[in-house]
Amino acid sequence: MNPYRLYLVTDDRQPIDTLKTVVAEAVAGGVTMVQVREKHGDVRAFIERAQAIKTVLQGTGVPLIINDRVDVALAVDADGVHLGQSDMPAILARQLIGPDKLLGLSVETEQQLQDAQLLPVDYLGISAIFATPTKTDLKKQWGIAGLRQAVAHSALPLVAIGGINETNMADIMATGVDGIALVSAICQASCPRSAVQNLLLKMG
Ligand SMILES: Cc1ncc(COP(=O)(O)OP(=O)(O)O)c(N)n1
Ligand SMILES: Cc1nc(C(=O)O)sc1CCOP(=O)(O)O
Ligand SMILES: [Mg+2]
Repeated sequence: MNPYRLYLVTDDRQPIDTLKTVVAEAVAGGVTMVQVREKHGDVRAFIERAQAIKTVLQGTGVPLIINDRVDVALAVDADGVHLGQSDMPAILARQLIGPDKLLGLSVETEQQLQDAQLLPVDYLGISAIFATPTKTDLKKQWGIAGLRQAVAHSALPLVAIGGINETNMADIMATGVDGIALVSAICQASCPRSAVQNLLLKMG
C-alpha cells in the first residue's frame, strides 16, 4: 500500500478534543498517513497532542509523522518525522531516528529537489502547489506544470501540498504524484469522514 496517497496534516488551531475527533474520523474515512503539525505551542503541548494522536492511531496501521521536531518524534516513538529546509538537516535526523523510521523533507525549488535525491529521506513534500491561508510563509508555487516536472525528475516518492481540495485534486493526481497532503479540506470539513471518502472517490 502507498502510505502517501491521502496524507492528513493536522490543524494546530484546533483544540485537542477536536483534533482527536478529526483524526479518528479521517482515519475511518481512509486517510493513509497523519502528520501532527504544531507551530505555536510549547514543546510540552506538542508532545501531549502527539501522544493523544498516537493513541487514536493505535491499531489502525496509519503511520504517525511529527512535523519539524526529531526530539518530539523520538519522545512519542512516532513512525517518522517531516522536516523543512530550515529544520534539522536530513542526514543528522536520519542518524538520530535510525534506518527504519520514515523521513520526509519539503522542497521549495528545483535545486532542492535535485539535491534531495541523494539524501537519506523516504519522500519529498512539494512545497507549495498553490497559495494557501494555512501557511503564508511560502517561497514558491509549483502549480500543476511545475509538479509534473518535479514528478519527472524525482526517483523519490512525492507528496503535493498547499491549497489542495476536491476541485483541483484530479489535476494534481493526473501529474503522477504519489500522494496529496491536506489540512483545511479535511480539518475544516463539517464531516471529516465524508470529506475523506469524497476525496478518495475523486482521486479514483
Ligand atoms: C507533507 C508535508 N509537506 C510539506 C510540509 C511543509 O513543511 P515545512 O516546509 O517545514 O513547513 P511547516 O509545515 O513546518 O510550516 C509539511 N509540513 N508536510
Ligand atoms: C503545512 C503546509 N505546508 C505547505 C507547504 O507548501 O510546504 S502548505 C501547508 C498547509 C496546507 O494547508 P491546506 O491544505 O489548508 O492548503
Ligand atoms: Mg517545518
